[in-house]
Amino acid sequence: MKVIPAALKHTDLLIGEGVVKSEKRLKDTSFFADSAGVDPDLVLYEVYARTDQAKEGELNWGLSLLHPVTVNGECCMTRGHWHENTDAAEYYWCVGGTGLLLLMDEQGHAWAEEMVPGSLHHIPGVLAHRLINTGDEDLKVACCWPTTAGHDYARVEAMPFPQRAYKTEEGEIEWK
Ligand SMILES: O=P(O)(O)OC[C@H]1O[C@](O)(CO)[C@@H](O)[C@@H]1O
Repeated sequence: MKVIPAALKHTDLLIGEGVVKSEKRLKDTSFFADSAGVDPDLVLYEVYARTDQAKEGELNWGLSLLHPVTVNGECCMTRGHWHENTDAAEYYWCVGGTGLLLLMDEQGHAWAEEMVPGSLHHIPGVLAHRLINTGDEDLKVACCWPTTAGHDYARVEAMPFPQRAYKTEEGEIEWK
């Protein structure tokens, strides 16, 4: 029997064959309500992903890591998107930290699922999705989605998520 090491590994991060890291700083975003006076170089989140298996039927795997920072009170969150292919679902698996998975249907109705270490979230292709870190440590979410899904950001810009999560000085979450 030939035994070989696994090509990918979750350590604190995701490492291994084909993994590419991308980083989102405040200056790369336009989806926070008010970023005035906040350091434009503030790192909001990082994505470590293997997305090089282009063949139909293949899967991407990633780790999104959102820092416990706020932007004038607004919780750190991903840009959020629909899939271009609305038949393509996705799984999110919270591996660390606490937060919310904000979901929105095609009519603009939104709700959130609690994310805690171990929680597993199935996202049907017809729902827009955004991660929000509501905790005091990094929110780490492993993600698996079809290579044919694509990201549709324009659709979220045309119909934004209707509510935003803010953290009060007492650490409470308020929706506005
Ligand atoms: O692209 P967004 O909406 O900022 O989300 C961050 C990442 O999370 C994923 O859903 C999984 O890593 C990617 O598709 C996406 O790049």
